[in-house]
Amino acid sequence: MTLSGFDWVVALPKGRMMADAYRIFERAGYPLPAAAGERELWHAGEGVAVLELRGGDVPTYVDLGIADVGVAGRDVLLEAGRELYEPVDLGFGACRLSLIRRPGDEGPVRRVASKYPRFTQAWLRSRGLVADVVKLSGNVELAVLTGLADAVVDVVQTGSTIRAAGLVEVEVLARSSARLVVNKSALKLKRAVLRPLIEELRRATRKPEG
Ligand SMILES: Nc1ncnc2c1ncn2[C@@H]1O[C@H](COP(=O)(O)OP(=O)(O)OP(=O)(O)O)[C@@H](O)[C@H]1O
Ligand SMILES: O=P(O)(O)OC[C@H]1O[C@H](OP(=O)(O)OP(=O)(O)O)[C@H](O)[C@@H]1O
Repeated sequence: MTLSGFDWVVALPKGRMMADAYRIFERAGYPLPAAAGERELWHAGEGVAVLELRGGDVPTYVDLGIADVGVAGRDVLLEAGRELYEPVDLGFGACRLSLIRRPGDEGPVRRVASKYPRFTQAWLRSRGLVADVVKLSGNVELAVLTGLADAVVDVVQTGSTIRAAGLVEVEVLARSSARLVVNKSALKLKRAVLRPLIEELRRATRKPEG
């Protein structure tokens, strides 16, 4: 495959944010080609190529310049720690990264499990706390329930997962929503394409007055 023939390349997360991402580009006047088959990894439209990725891989593709722009949750961007231009809050995918414990557990945190180990480590450091951070890949609430860790840092949206597990949200560490991210050199080299795109996405996400 070659991407050099396209005016711009966009990296989209293929999970829960995918449908909203397509919708916002469409509303901005940039309808993206949809996948023809379920296992299609990328697809081409007029002047644009769409890469379908795991959410956590979007910052990597944009930072390394394979994609010019991408859509990623702020939670993912905080974890990735890459230098990306983040010009538009797209307004969907709202959630928070929170510290979760057993009810009544108030002693010092000694071991924290998370899908967000870098973010968790940075937060601990910013508080002057020292604890082991264990990276897990999913269902992290189980880590507290089984005693693997005495706290977890995880995404909370409705709160039903932690409620069902009998756990409590002790503190909100960061708030997240979907962001447009842009490769900094692409912004200069493809200015004529990317500036209007950013402007239209801003307009499309702006809340109506009143
Ligand atoms: N309840 C939730 N659980 C997980 N992520 C959520 C939730 N609510 C909003 N989000 C946002 O959605 C993003 C995940 O969207 P994505 O489209 O990548 O889904 P995914 O494919 O399920 O994720 P992954 O690639 O990690 O499996 C998160 O990074 C977060 O910003
Ligand atoms: O507050 P809530 O609305 O319950 O949402 C939060 C839960 O949703 C996500 O899990 P998901 O079901 O996506 O599975 P995952 O652990 O594989 O990400 C996340 O990791 C939380 O466990």
